[in-house]
Amino acid sequence: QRARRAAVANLPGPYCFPVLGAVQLMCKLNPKTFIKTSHEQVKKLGTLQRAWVLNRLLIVSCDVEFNEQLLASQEHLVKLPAYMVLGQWLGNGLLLSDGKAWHQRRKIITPTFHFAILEQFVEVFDQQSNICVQRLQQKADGSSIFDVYPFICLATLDIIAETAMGTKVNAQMADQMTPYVNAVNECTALFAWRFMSVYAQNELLFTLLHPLLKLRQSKLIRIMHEFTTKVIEQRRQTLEKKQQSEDSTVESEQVLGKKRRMALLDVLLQASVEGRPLRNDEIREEVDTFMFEGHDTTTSAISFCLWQISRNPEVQQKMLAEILQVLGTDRNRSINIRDLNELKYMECVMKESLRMHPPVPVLGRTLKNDFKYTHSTLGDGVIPAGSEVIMGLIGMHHQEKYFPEPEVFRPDRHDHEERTSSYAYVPFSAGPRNCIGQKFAQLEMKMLLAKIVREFELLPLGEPIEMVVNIVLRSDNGFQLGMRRRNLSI
Ligand code: HEM
Repeated sequence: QRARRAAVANLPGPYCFPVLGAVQLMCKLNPKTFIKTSHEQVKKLGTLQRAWVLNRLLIVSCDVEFNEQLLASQEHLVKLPAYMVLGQWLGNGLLLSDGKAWHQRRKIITPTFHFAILEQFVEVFDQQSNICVQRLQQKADGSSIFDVYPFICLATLDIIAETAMGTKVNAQMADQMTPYVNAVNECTALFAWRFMSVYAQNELLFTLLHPLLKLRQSKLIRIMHEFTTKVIEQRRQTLEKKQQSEDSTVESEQVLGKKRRMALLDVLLQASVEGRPLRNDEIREEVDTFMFEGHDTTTSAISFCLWQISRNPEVQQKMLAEILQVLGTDRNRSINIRDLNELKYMECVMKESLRMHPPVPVLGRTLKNDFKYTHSTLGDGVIPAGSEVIMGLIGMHHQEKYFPEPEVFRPDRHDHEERTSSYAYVPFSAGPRNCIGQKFAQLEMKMLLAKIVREFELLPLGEPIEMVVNIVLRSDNGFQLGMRRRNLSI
């Protein structure tokens, strides 16, 4: 303990009581105060700090130099214990695993996001975005104030289910939530609460203090696991039938329907580790990970972006001009990946929204070995093994040094990116554990934004957003705005 204290003596930090540590700060932190309190701490003590909580050494950093070295490292890839609240659902999937298991899976999964596969997914984005636009019509009277989040949430759920599993869950069309869709939504909300609660992160304390919630959690996880297992089994059988067929083209058309799209699951079914195919439970972990990572994150990203567009009419006008120029006014023409790649101004708008409101606002690593860093002002140092490092992406994105007037929504700043360090802007993280679904997410965002902005004028109605950290960043009072249908013939 003494050696650990000495190692970080060069770093500033809040007052730490003997034995207990920085309890006064911990008591202040909750999902709603997290952003404000962290911001105040940075102002007071700087971008790199240490804090003790009991015998845990926490390093809290929104220091670009420091985070760059840690994120780029091939050695420090183990996640924080807090992530393990998701363990029962996601198992050893890509988000939570480390070591050899993570390396093997990452190698297998990387090709699933290949351009040719993404190109097919864009068809799903297109169809599901049409449904989303249809559902939004009911609100587009020019005066109603509503929260756009639930609409986007169901659209992204439909998209991720169809692309990850090759199965439609029809979340947008159903009058009632299916048990699976309901379980995904309820479980992510439950995990969000546990993630931010110091005691409920611990499985034992959670079980002892909230036995009914624990039972509910187990039931929801069982529903989700049963659903994904069934989909995987069916898909495996279909694939085996296809492989047995002599005339694969004719046969596959009969078995799978005329137009068969590859799902992320298919790539996993055909993959092998050390000469053996992946087992169903291993595949399930990855499919569940996509369902979690690819749903809440994109919902928040799109909702924040729509809210910002509604509050910045000149940005909206510029976006609309580009959309009409690239996509035209024909609602029946499907939008493809090449169209989306041409929406350059929209890219700047998305980037600016992801800068101000990164859906994953903080990341964490547990150091298994000492981490040596160099720093231009703090000098060289070592963070001892066993420390937990919390990297504030949102804190980096709001630094005046890299983003002048950081609280102003200004998409043009991404026109010519001239930042000294590209690590100052990392909404998808960076380095070996960066987001594997980045390209997927960007295309999905573009499709939904393009269709919504082309169809509706977004109006600045309702209350401002109030950022809250629930694993992903959300708004506590929703994403309130208004909509008015555009006259596209003009
Ligand atoms: C705007 C949307 C998204 C954002 C902002 C985002 C952001 C991130 C970030 C910051 C990480 C690093 C997490 C960490 O180190 O703890 C991550 C990891 C990951 N993301 Fe995303 N993500 C998005 C969408 C997606 C989508 C659509 C998918 C899948 C279809 C996906 C799959 C994953 C996976 C599997 C990992 C773990 C990668 C690994 O550890 O090797 N993400 N994401």
